[in-house]
Amino acid sequence: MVACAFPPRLFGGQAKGPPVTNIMFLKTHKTASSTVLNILYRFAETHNLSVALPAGLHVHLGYPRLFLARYVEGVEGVEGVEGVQPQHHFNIMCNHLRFNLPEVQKVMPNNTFYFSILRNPVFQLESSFIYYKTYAPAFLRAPSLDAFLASPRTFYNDSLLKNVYAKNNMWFDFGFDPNAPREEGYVRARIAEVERRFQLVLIAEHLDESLVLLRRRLRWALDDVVAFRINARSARSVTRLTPETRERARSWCALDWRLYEHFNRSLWGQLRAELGPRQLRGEVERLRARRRELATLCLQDGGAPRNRTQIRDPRLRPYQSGKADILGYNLRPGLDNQTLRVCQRLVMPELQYMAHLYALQFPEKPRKNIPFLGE
Ligand SMILES: Nc1ncnc2c1ncn2[C@@H]1O[C@H](COP(=O)(O)OS(=O)(=O)O)[C@@H](OP(=O)(O)O)[C@H]1O
Repeated sequence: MVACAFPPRLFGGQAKGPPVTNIMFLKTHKTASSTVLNILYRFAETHNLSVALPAGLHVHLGYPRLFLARYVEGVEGVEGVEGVQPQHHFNIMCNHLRFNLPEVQKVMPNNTFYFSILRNPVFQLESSFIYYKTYAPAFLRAPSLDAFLASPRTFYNDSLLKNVYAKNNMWFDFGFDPNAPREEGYVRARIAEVERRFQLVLIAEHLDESLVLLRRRLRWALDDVVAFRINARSARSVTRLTPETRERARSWCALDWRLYEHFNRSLWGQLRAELGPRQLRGEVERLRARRRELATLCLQDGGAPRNRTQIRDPRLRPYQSGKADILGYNLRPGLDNQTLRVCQRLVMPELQYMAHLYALQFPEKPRKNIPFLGE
């Protein structure tokens, strides 16, 4: 008998209670958030859960404007009628948006689990600089990140909305002012606000440890949180930063730095309190072993990520932006249908997966158009 590649690992070894299915993930920018989104999309599809997807042909939920409920497909029309609230009928919300709690609460149930992700602001900014090089005016005019950080005020105009990627972008995503002075009382109050609302904040540098904790909190199966790295750049589009540039980035994005430092400490505090070092090592190793197993099963060339010209199936080619060379995967040829289905979803780029879920959820609506697929 051939062993099944996807044995039912339903919720084994987890705390008691049903899996959590009402979830809001604040998808911050350039923080490994597309890898987390892939986890959420797969869970939603497998369990037939509804996702609060961007309305019409949009690909995010109104970003960089503050989120409004009417940006979600299926809630427009209800809003604005006095005394009538949009129905609480979405299980999962995870597309890019600028956080605005009262509006999120209009479309998500009261018992929603809120979580997000942060990355070291130095590397987050370096990634943003390349990815938004041709989009954010502050980056467009700067010859390099070194030059930008040596004299940011030469390039950065805080009244241009497209510059949100250029300063304290994660702070902005949480709904706060990225240009606010770093005044201690203000910073602490905002961090406390995040702490009150978000049950968990993952850290990109420790994603596997973060996912171990996420899985416990959500009471999910191991396979539910196993993911490949999505939206990574090729090594040649990553810039090595000098110690001086790193220091300048920390100071330019001081609000992000405070947020990151706080939640990095808090993640490790929670891990220590809930698992202890041996158990954590064991769980991280189990996650990595399963990822290796799935990479061997699904991916060609031992799982090496490929650039867009090397990816044979156009539906698996990731969106490209700025000066970034965004990588994806080729699947092993000859996979049986069940395996192919699972493997495709593990490597499906964000836009394609969103369009796929949209078509499933709203079959009567015109399909979301992914223009670069037709190139
Ligand atoms: N598993 C894991 N661990 C650590 N880092 C990871 C992981 N998955 C993705 N990444 C890195 O996250 C960057 C992409 O972030 P996002 O997906 O949030 O970008 S986006 O805002 O949705 O465009 C991108 O960073 P850069 O390569 O520096 O650009 C990815 O490499």
